[in-house]
Amino acid sequence: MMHSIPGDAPDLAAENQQLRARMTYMIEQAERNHSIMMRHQAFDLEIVGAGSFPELIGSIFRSLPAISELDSVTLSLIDEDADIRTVMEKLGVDFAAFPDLLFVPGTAHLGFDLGTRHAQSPPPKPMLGMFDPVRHARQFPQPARRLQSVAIVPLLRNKRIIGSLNLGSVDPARFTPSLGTDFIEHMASIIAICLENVISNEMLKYIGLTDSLTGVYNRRYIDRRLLEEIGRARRQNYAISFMYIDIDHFKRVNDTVGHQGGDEVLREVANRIKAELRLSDALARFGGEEFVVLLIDADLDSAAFVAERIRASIAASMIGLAQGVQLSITGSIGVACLDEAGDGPAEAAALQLIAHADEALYLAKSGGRNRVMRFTPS
Ligand SMILES: Nc1nc2c(ncn2[C@@H]2O[C@H](COP(=O)(O)OP(=O)(O)OP(=O)(O)O)[C@@H](O)[C@H]2O)c(=O)[nH]1
Repeated sequence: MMHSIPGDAPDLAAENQQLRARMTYMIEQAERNHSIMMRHQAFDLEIVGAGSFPELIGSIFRSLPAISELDSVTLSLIDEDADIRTVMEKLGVDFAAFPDLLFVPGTAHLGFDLGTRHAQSPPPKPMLGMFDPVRHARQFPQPARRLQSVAIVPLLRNKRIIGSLNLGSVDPARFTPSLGTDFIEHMASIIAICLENVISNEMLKYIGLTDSLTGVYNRRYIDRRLLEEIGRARRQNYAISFMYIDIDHFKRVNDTVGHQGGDEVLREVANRIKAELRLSDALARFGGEEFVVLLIDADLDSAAFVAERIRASIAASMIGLAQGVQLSITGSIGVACLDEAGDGPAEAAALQLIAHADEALYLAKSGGRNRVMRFTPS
């Protein structure tokens, strides 16, 4: 039998309804948090799996604003001597595609209040608060319209600051100084690990493709690039040319000024060659005193013209060495052009192009050195 207590029933019903509403709200919140967590987990997996610097940066700028409902996301990276930027550019990263990637020369440019820091100082904490167009101009050079609150989160690797992740929202209550920062610190720590990882991988890639003495590319790079360029030249129907440059009587140089002096000559010759080339051309040292140049969209005539400029520049003025000696240097150059639109394997075409330039170089040497010779099929 049911006992009804008149008067209490409406209270109970109201309480019940209140509890139900609260429950629904909590379930909704839990579902929302779960979905945020899942999106962040997917984001973590995406950035951990990024295979290159542009892939990682692209993922951060594409996915983070969406999953975290942010209106501005930028990244400041410390790049003291512009090494990161230079290497990435050499590896073909197009920075124009990442206007929100900012390079700064040092920690002081990140905007954290670092005071007098020493090795034991705790790492700086994220700075949360109202957006100030003047104070935050460096972090948000192109802020979203009506940006209201921001979080400047340090990117730390082993307590070392490598940059900052800069988050902005049009919601003034999104980032307030009283807000807990565990979540964004966690996110920043994963981003920092991924960044350090791809940057060192790209640096290794770069070191593996360059010649440590002169800083120009090495044979591995040219072998790889030549195959790519032969494919492209055939598809787009333009000519590519190849140049073999060999310093004359280099053995004598080493014998007179020593190996170190010889190394200085190699560096200077590399610089002189580089100065005559276009950005799209690739210069490499093939070992010893031999350099090669791959010229894109250049027929035999234009390649021979550039070769003549290089020859003249090497011979033009004496090279001054650290030991105070001045040396007169000349070089011999062989030039060849890729046979028009062949369709055999690119590997065979590459080997043939190199061999033809080498043959032309031999003619230049046997013809008296300090000259340019072209390969012409006999
Ligand atoms: N300093 C220096 N010398 C090198 C390096 N690699 C190779 N060599 C030297 O380059 C010289 C190459 O000499 P050769 O190939 O005989 O030719 P060359 O004396 O230049 O004479 P031609 O090419 O016939 O004009 C050798 O003495 C090598 O020891 C290097 O990395 N640094």
